[in-house]
This record gives sequence, structure tokens and C-alpha cells, in this order.
Amino acid sequence: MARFLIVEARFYDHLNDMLVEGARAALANAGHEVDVLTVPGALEVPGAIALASESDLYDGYVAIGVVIRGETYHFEIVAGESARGIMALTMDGMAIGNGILTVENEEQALVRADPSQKDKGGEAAKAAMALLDLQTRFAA
Ligand SMILES: Nc1c(NC[C@H](O)[C@H](O)[C@H](O)CO)[nH]c(=O)[nH]c1=O
Ligand SMILES: CC(=O)[C@@H](O)COP(=O)(O)O
Repeated sequence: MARFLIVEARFYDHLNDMLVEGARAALANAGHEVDVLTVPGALEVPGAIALASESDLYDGYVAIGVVIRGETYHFEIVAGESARGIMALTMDGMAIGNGILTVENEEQALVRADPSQKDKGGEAAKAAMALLDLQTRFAA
């Protein structure tokens, strides 16, 4: 049993609920404990994971959020920088699954968030578990 933290950027409540449900179910089905931490937006997710990791409470992390393209360049900043921050932490050896959707519209987001359709929350949780397995396998 390991302990995972889901860090959710609560920007679109109904979409977030589905993503978190999928992530929770995947982790619980594998017998892991789960806490959830909420931050305002996707840009806060990498920093929140970095801060949480200082506690040594968690073995792995699942980033959850939805970024929907608007009218301005803001989409590129939020989508790209949140992924860049998460990837930087992953390259430092942390077990993180990235379930932050970056989509053109709500319709695309719904299909991907729904646990009975594309279940991207569950997929991100499985990625975090896979990286944690690798940590265990390659730990000195
Ligand atoms: N537009 C979206 C955002 N924007 C907010 C930023 O993530 C951030 O909270 C703000 O700039 C303050 O630092 N966040 C999302 O998660 N999704 C969006 O579509
Ligand atoms: C992430 C976004 O692009 C969006 O939420 C912001 O919209 P806008 O570019 O129309 O300000």
C-alpha cells in the first residue's frame, strides 16, 4: 500500500469531479490510500506538488485539471507551463501522473474526464503508480 496525493486545479467543478473520481477509483482499486488537495488553477499544481513533497507524506502524485482554450495566448501559458512544471518534477524522480486536460472545448473535456469514457483521471493515476513501481525497482 502506498499513499498518493491528488492535486486538483478546481477551475471547472463538474469536469474536475469526474477526473478525480476516475483517479480515486484507480488508486483505491490498487489498494492505495488517497488524499486530495485543491488549488485554484493548473498553474498552481506543480508548485503545490513540490511543496507537498517536502512533507514526505506521499509516495506519488496525480495532477488533475482542465484547461480550455479561450481567446488569448493565456491557454498556451497555462497548458504548457503546468505540463513543464510537472515534467520537471518527474525528471527529478517523483512519481507523478499528469491528468490535466488541455482541450479546445467543453465537449472534448467531457469525453476525456468521464470515467466511463476516456477516463483520463484514471489513466493519470495508473501512470503515477507505474512510475512508483519503477522507483522501487531502480532504487539503490
Ligand atoms: N484558464 C485556466 C486557468 N487559469 C488560471 C491559472 O491556472 C492560474 O490559477 C492563474 O493564472 C493564477 O496564477 N487554470 C485552469 O486550471 N484552467 C484554465 O482553463
Ligand atoms: C486557459 C484559457 O485560455 C482561458 O481560460 C482564458 O481565456 P481567454 O484567453 O479568453 O482570456
